[in-house]
Amino acid sequence: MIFGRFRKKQATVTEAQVLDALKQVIDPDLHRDIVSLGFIKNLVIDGDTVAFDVELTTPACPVKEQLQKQCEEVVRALGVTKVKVTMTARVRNAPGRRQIPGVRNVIAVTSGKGGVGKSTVSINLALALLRRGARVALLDCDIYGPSLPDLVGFTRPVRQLGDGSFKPHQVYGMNVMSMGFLLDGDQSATMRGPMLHRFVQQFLFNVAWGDTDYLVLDLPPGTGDIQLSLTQNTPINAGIVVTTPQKAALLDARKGVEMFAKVDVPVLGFIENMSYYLCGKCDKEHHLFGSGGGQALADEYQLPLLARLPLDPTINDDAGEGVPVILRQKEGPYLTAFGNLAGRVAAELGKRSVGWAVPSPQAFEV
Ligand SMILES: Nc1ncnc2c1ncn2[C@@H]1O[C@H](COP(=O)(O)OP(=O)(O)OP(=O)(O)O)[C@@H](O)[C@H]1O
Repeated sequence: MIFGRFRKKQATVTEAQVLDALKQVIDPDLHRDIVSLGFIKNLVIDGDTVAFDVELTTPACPVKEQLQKQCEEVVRALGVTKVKVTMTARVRNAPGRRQIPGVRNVIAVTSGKGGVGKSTVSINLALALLRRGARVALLDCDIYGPSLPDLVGFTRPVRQLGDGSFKPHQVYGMNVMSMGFLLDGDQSATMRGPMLHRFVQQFLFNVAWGDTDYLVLDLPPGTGDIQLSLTQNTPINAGIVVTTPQKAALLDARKGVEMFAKVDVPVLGFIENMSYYLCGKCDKEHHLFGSGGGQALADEYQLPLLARLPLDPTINDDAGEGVPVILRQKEGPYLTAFGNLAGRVAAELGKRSVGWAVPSPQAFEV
């Protein structure tokens, strides 16, 4: 009698019926159904309750809620009253070059031209991915003018652990590392190309990054030998090129794409920063530096224009020093643009990762 209480209730549907119904749910990025993509895990049918996990390729999936709702609907249509869908994610490792322990995806941000907002984009993109539920880290690779210390508001040196690796700083929930946390100004000024290369390599492979879905690399400005050797020897699986609408920036952005092409780094797309100013009075976009350049560039290379980011005069507010702009704002075009950008980047990487191996937990021990 007692055992009877623990017995599973009579199932109202079969596993095959549930999976068949779920085949109607198509991932809009991958254009395939979520069953054949292998996303359905831990399916349990108990009486009138059906529970399962949907394991996506990224926790930052922009259509997570939409997919969850569709899963619930198609299973309910079978006459099931209680449907429990748990959305999970396992980011897969990009195959190829030597992996950084613990890191599944490396996104490199370049600009060609200096001062176009590459570092601002890098940190806000990293934070936007974090907000969408991913584990994120950020490395400022600029040895001559590291900007991360200013962006986070401190220069405290990082600690070295017993095994010689560096322990990154934890800021706003993500691991961050910069040459500025290690070198004083004089040291960096005397560093030459090969030395710099060794340094960056050490940072990448000798940092206790921990379990990281996305490592964002803020590359040094320019597309010379230093940048080339850095990208060549680093396991980057997506490059992003930041530009502004000015002609000179657009020309240099081309060099950014060509640099990535030389070292076989797939380019995810362009970001046009300082694209327009959204006037609070007339609610119209004003194109202070010209318009359409980013889109024309994207068309030329047949790559997506991932985002057009507005000019935001509050970015350099003294009051906000050390606090990246998307953490300071509750709403606004900049925040929305970064939310969308993070979703797009995660979706693109997720799309490419179908078929990549899901890493074993041991792969993340650092
Ligand atoms: N969308 C924006 N609106 C207003 N100011 C911006 C915007 N993006 C960046 N800035 C400002 O422009 C300046 C340059 O930005 P940032 O340091 O991010 O550029 P960078 O390309 O990384 O520069 P560097 O060549 O020094 O590495 C900074 O003062 C930054 O606050």
